[in-house]
Amino acid sequence: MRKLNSGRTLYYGKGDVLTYRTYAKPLSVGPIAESAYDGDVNVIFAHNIKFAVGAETLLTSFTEGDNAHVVATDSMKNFILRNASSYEGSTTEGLLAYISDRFLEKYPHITAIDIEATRIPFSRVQVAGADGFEPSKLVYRPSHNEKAHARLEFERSEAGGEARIVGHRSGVADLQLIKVSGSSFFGFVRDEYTTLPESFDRPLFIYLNVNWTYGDPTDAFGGDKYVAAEQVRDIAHHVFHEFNTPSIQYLIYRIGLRVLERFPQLEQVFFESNNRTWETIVDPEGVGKPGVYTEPRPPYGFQGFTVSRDDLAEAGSA
Ligand SMILES: O=c1[nH]c(=O)c2[nH]c(=O)[nH]c2[nH]1
Repeated sequence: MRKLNSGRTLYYGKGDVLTYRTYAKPLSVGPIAESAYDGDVNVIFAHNIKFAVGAETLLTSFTEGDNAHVVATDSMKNFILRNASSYEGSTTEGLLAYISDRFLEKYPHITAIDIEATRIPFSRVQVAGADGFEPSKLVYRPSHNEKAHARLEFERSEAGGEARIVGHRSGVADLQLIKVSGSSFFGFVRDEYTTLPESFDRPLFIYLNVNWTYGDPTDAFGGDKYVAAEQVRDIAHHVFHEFNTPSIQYLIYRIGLRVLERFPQLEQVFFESNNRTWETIVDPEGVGKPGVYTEPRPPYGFQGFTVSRDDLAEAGSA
């Protein structure tokens, strides 16, 4: 939540609002070279939502215990759950914008909203059909892989006024990928503190959060320019597969360039990565030969990096 006009930080809200909406409008997205994903039936459109509000008029609730303007966080939870039923769109960002719009309409004294959600992914199980195995239309199972994430911030300058979007980002969180061969790490600073040997072919295990912003934030709500987290995930898969990478730093830069090349409607891509590379116990005798590894010991390395449209213009192409 941003500071209020007075310069004060003031907000309150509800977290872990688990919202299992069924039969939302199906999502359909255009194809890209790196992904077979073409949309979601959205039969289970489930989210973990975090919702916070701010307003100068709430100051006395903190300083004087005056609850006259306080919408109970329990009511916020009810508001989110009940209004999720009338959302007619098919995206996480659209749902968050819809809930925020309705809340601002209902409670004119609220001047700021910070809302975020992580999609709770479910996939369809395979069942035998007339023409072989097919996805069930009725039975789903939770998926414990990466998840889509979105956050929107709204503000208005006066009670009951028009709100504007003052912050937005979409993303995919907790992507975990291991590439067994085709990654190296050498040529780094060697001095009296260096114990890490150079590696010319390491099994690289990464954790990745990818976030992106649109040139026009309303493109995130749905429509032709919507970018699905699954497509960005698949670009990450593809680029990792494609490039022999000298470091995680270089890998995330290449993924960022490709995402911006595929989606001109995006303004920038931001990465947070972790190095979770396995510890080697038995070195393989060559590429494709058996090796034995175990979980790495703490601590772990991490990187943060923004890739912008200027980077893509400079690189020429991804
Ligand atoms: O991809 C990497 N980048 C680093 O900066 C680094 N540092 C390290 O110890 N291992 C790695 N791997």
